[in-house]
Parts: sequence; C-alpha cells; structure tokens
Amino acid sequence: MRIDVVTIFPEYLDPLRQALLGRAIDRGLLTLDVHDLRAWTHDVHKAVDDSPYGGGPGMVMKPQVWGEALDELCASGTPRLVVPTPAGRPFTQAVAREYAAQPWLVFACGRYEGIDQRVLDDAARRMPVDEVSIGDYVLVGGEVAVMVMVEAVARLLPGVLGNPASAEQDSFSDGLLEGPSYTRPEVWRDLAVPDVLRSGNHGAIDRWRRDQALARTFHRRPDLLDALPEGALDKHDRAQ
Ligand SMILES: Nc1c(O)cccc1[N+](=O)[O-]
Repeated sequence: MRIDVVTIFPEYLDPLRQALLGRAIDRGLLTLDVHDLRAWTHDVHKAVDDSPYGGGPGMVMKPQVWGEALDELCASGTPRLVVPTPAGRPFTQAVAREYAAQPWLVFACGRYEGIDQRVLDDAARRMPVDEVSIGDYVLVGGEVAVMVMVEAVARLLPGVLGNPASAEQDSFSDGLLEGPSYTRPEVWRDLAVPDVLRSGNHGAIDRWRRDQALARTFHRRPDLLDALPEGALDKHDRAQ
C-alpha cells in the first residue's frame, strides 16, 4: 500500500515512523510519503489560506495550492483521496478494513476552517473522494485524524501485526466491544483474576469472554448491538 499525506505541518506525522508502523515501513509493507503543501506555493509568504467568501471567522485553504499539489501527486494514477473533517462520514473499523484493501491512499490535512470545497469537487472528477470524521469534537487540523486512520489501516495490512489473529479478535472485529483482559499476578491489591480464565476450559473461557463483550457493549455502546447483522447473536447471547 502506498500512502501520501499532504499537510502544512509535515513533522506532525513523524510519530507514524516509530514502533510497529515504522518497522512495517522499513520492511516495505507500506510506503508513507509526507508532503509540505507549501511546496506548491509561489509567493514569498507561501500563503495557503485566505478569508472566507460570505464572511465569518477564520480562514479557508486556497484552492490553487491544493489543486497543484493533488495534480502532481495524483498524476500517475487514481488514488482514493481521504479528507478528515468533522463533517465527514464516521471512520469506523469497517472503513479501516475498506481502506486496507486500497492500493493507494492520499490524505489531505485541512487546517483553519477547512479546504475550499472546489478542491474536493474538482478531485472527485478524477478519483474517489472520501470525507471522514474520527469523532464529534473539534480539532485544530486533520493531522491527528490522519495518524489515527493510518494506524488503524496499516495494522490490518498482511505482515504488519506479529499475530494476524489479533486483528480478528480486537474490539469491533465482531461488532462488539472487547471485554476485560488480565495477566499475572493472579491477585493484585486483593483483586483476583476471574477463575474461569485460569480454568484451562477453553469453551468456558470463550463463552465468558463473549458474555463480557456483550455486557460491555450493552452498557457502553448499545448502538453497536442495534447495528449487528441479522443472526449475529445466538440464543445464548440473546439470553444475556
Ligand atoms: N473533528 C475533526 C476536526 O475538527 C478537524 C479535522 C478532522 C476531524 N475529524 O476527522 O474528526
């Protein structure tokens, strides 16, 4: 997978080159190129924004600069352009899986009040454009959202996780929240590990974990239960 990121703060994306993702990049499992949007400016101030038509607070990112950047970066093919924005569709594990199947993603990091809409409308003439949101809160720009999305996508790529089963068993993979986890010691500050987890009875362990996931999802994210496909809950699940 090829990933390009366009931003006015390239160094913001440096953490993506650390740890697991950094090793995956070093092993050639994905490529990550981060581009400074100001490289496509032509004025001494390297201006990337201007005041909004219709008035209002803040500034809007200029279409000319973005247009030149995307023309050059996307000249050799048809990537999916991903634009993090609070006005986007929710970024979920399902979307992460969708993106992990793409050969090439280009992320456009907006700042200020966002990117002139015509940039997205023009890009949509020649590539798929996706406006996505990582959550209903206000950030200063798209860079943090891109880091979230790149990590969620990259960990799904073959060979990135040491144990591929991890990706199948983590939260949301079966539509439910993950239940609690425990490790040694058996008792810590008078709190004991649930007996079933030390029983060696894997059927009972699997059942307990499923019940914990169902209970946690019911109490914290009942919306996820409503979104489960028909038949996802068996008779035992429904009896919980
Ligand atoms: N929420 C937000 C924002 O305020 C700015 C850029 C991107 C996002 N987002 O992806 O959720």
